[in-house]
Amino acid sequence: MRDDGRRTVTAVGGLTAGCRLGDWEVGAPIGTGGWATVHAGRPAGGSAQTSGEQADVADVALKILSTEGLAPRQARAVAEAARREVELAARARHPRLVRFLDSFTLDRPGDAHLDGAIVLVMERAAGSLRDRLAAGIGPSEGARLVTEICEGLAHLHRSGWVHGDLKPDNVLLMADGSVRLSDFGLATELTATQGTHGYAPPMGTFDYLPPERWKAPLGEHGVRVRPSADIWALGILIHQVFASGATPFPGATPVSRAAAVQEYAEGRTPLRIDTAVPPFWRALISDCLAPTHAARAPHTAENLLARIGRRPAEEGRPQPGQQPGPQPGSHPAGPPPSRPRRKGVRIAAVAASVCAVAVASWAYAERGAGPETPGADRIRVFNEERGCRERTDRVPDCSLGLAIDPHRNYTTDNVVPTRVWHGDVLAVDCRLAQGVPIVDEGGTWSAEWFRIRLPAGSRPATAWLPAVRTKDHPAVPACPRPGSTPSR
Ligand SMILES: Nc1ncnc2c1ncn2[C@@H]1O[C@H](COP(=O)(O)OP(=O)(O)OP(=O)(O)O)[C@@H](O)[C@H]1O
Repeated sequence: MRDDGRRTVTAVGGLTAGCRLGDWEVGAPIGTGGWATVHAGRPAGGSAQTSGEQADVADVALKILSTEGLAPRQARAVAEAARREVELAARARHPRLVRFLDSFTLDRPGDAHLDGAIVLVMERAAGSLRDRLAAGIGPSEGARLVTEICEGLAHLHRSGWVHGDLKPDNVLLMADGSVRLSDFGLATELTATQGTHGYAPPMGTFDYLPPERWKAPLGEHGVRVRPSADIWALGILIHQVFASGATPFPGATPVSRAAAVQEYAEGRTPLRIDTAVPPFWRALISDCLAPTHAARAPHTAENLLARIGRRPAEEGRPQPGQQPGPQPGSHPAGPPPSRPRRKGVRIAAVAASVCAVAVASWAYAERGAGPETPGADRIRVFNEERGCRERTDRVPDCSLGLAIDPHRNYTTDNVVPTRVWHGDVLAVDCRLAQGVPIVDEGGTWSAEWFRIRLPAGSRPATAWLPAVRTKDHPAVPACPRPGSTPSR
């Protein structure tokens, strides 16, 4: 037995079709996620050799979570995610949740990829909601899918769990079209004492995180998570179902869409629901996307399910002769809704802070204003987002913030009004080795910051560029700790 308590088995053969993992024969690969690869599988030697849970399932999916090349902390996070999946599956069984059949840890010295890998065995789906979105889903089919998603979510919440990563990739569709919620690696159990919230690792998928999550403090047990976070994700997902995959928040990248979420949550922009979404669903989406936890809390999965059950029979179907056009809650003059990338990105909370910086759009920094500053070296801004690197029009979505204080969280309330863009050359006068650590959108991590001299007349006169926002290494002196000497 391994110390995670799962059964240890010896894999037979390499991980190719036909090889054996525990009681299961490996089939063709199905897909790869951020943590795992998933293969088709079936009971080794036919279902007659399996028993109990496994006996009636001929087609399974084998989700293999390898810990190869991971730092011990990351490996522990993977093991913890697997433990959560198994625990939730065992305790909150329901026809709308994917059914788990087996789990075990591989013991395979000599095969770095498989040794220590965790294998989760579950019923196999035919695909996911993500696969269906682009082609467009009709109103009645959309209503059925949303109903079944709500059924699964209502059951999870009743059982005291928050899913934590609800998105189209994690809504599996069986061969008969029925829904199974899956991927419980970020699921959180509500605390026994209060039952209102739980604590989760600071991870999630940008496009589905509620506004409050970006500023949630990271405590010893993780970030606080409440069922209303799933309701926000549900609102995005319902919008996608009825708008061919588009989310209501504009932006070319997950980071810029997250910035649009903040703009909306802070009351600077309205919610823009695609005109293709039928009226009943528009109202439901607005409630799910209420900007605060408090405003969202009354809209529980249970209540939403009841509302869906009571909707008028024809609701949501375009009336004959109806022209597409502005409807309540829609703002056609605004930027088009955006279609997220196929695969979501999981980024730690500190990156969320980076993202939040892009929210405000202020005065443009003068390109090249810095180098003329006497006594300063030069540093060029680098934006990890390729889409922004290719643009030269200095759109607000591609702007980056300079921090006021590199020892405070890198969020909108801690950036100067001057924005910078990829390629800007700034005047730098010193380097701080240890500020708040920042992770950029590509996963690069650094606690280093550079002090930037802003153009003459700026207030404050200096600000801080995180080292992850440049590829330069200027030979500048070490900065005094901010506050110890005047910096402006
Ligand atoms: N039971 C299943 N049946 C069929 N396909 C599945 C099943 N479970 C997962 N998949 C598919 O396998 C792929 C990867 O799975 P999954 O998203 O669960 O991995 P992950 O690493 O946890 O992903 P993420 O990065 O979203 O957390 C996805 O395309 C998903 O649709």
